[in-house]
Amino acid sequence: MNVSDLITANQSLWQEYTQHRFVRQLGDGTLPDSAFRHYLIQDYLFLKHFARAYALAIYKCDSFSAMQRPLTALTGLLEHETSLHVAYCQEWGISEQDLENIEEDSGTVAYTRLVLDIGQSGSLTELYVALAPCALGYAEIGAWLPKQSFTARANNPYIAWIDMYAGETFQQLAVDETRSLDEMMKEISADSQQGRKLNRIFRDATRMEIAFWEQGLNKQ
Ligand SMILES: Cc1ncc(C[n+]2csc(CCO)c2C)c(N)n1
Repeated sequence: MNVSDLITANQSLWQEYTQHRFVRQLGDGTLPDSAFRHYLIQDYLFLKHFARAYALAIYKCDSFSAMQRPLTALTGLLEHETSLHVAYCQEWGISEQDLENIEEDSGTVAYTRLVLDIGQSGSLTELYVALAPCALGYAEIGAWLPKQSFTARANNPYIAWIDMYAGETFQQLAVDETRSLDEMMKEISADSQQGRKLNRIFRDATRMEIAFWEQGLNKQ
């Protein structure tokens, strides 16, 4: 099986995630300020737990060469994404101090702890599948939004966010992630016990991404 099988098997949920109302409102610029702020603040905590999940992936590797991939993702997250996120939050009037005093919302707890639990109790492949909807979904959103007629560039406060995920660096990251996950899953049949488990994990993580958008919208 491969990444494309996972997406196809969960097509309607996948579309609900990548074409969510939150995403469309980022595109046309009508997303309420309060919804985006709540999303940004919670995403800071999300990134922190994702860094822990990459650290767990390093721990689960049995060779130096396998450790390289989660290590690159972890350093990318610590050295680039987190500082970009802090700088971006500052533009929205959210200070680093504010970020350190956040109360974690239930959707953030559910998603991040689900991933960490799969990582602790499952295989390295299962952990990567739990992490996959994050990068693959955002890459799809980044590629999809600029092509939609409702997406506005002028006077859109969210254009920097869209450009970041539409950019070459991010798109390439998703291509690399797909390639390596395809390689890890190539011997697994989709209708084997292991294949069904991977599908369940991908589906659950995708549901958590939808809940993360909803969590933002519920704060307006
Ligand atoms: C809820 C939520 N889901 C996905 C991302 C996107 N994202 C977070 S880390 C990362 C790349 C891994 O190094 C990506 C694509 C997000 N920011 N928030």
